[in-house]
Amino acid sequence: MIEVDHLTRIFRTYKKQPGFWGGVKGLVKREFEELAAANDISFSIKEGEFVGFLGPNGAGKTTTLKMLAGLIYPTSGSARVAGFDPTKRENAYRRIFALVLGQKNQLWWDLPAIESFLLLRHIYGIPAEQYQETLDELVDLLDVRPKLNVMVRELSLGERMKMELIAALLHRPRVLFLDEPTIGLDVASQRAVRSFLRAYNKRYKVTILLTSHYMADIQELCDRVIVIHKGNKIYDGDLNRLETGSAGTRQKIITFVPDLNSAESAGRVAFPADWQSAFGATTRDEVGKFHLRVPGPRVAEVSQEILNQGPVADITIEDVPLEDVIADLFERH
Ligand SMILES: Nc1ncnc2c1ncn2[C@@H]1O[C@H](COP(=O)(O)OP(=O)(O)OP(=O)(O)O)[C@@H](O)[C@H]1O
Repeated sequence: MIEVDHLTRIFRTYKKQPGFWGGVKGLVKREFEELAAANDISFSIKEGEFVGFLGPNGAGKTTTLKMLAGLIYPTSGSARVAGFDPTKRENAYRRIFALVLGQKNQLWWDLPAIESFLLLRHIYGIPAEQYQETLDELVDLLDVRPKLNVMVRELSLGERMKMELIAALLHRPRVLFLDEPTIGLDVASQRAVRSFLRAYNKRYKVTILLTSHYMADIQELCDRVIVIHKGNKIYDGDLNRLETGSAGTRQKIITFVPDLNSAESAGRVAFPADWQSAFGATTRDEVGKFHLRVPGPRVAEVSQEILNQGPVADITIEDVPLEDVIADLFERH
């Protein structure tokens, strides 16, 4: 459904020197800086896949999505979405995809959302019956019926985002580019948007490329992730494989708090320094908790060893957060 072939976008920006004289100098001699926001990116996505598109701020995610939506042109390389070349901006292509930018509005601020929906109905030429059926379904799935006639500027961020999603889906696109659709939403709204997207993807086999800085979005929705860093693709594959690494075992974090007040530990002069010598890679945070990263199969043995070292007030075992797995990946690149 999506074929991206060596897609590159170079931005050339004028480097203005500071101050008034800097501005005057710029009139005579301009210095430019070139930045490859997307550099030789290739991937392909099958129909119905729900793929996470990850990268730190400025990695080039939005630039890539904008190229796929035909909003900006690539410097080199090409893309095809459902057989269309996005740079041609054909109407037939506009009818089959939608781009949702969590940070931008497509709805009119001073109108109720329903008015914007009606306008979109005319823009896309959606037959009245199909429009009503789609609208009813989306409104019920997102639970926003009582808010349809409220001015968009009076909606909460979560309600507005739900309306933006409805606006994007009214014409039943086959491909959906979502750029941080849950940004700034509270936990309950994030969950609502996530479960909506999951159900929608399953029901209609819509192909979705999603960027989000919330790893919960990615973990709940995407089996596959593409990671980019400074414009370059650095990972493309199963989320699971990313989390387990090449060793194939998920790392765990054991967090424990030595019980300094217990009678048993009272006589230990080096306590808690001997904890550190026993587990070299342990880090200790500001509240005195020790954190230890170990491969999954060694968790039982290491936990036992911790308990053997001395009394423990608390101990927990968790997966390494996806944020940390990805931060490690960026560090390696
Ligand atoms: N129109 C533009 N002109 C010049 N530079 C640009 C332009 N648009 C984006 N950039 C630069 O390209 C790089 C990639 O930006 P992009 O918005 O694609 O990043 P992103 O991965 O979406 O980041 P974020 O997670 O912060 O949204 C950034 O360094 C940005 O400053």
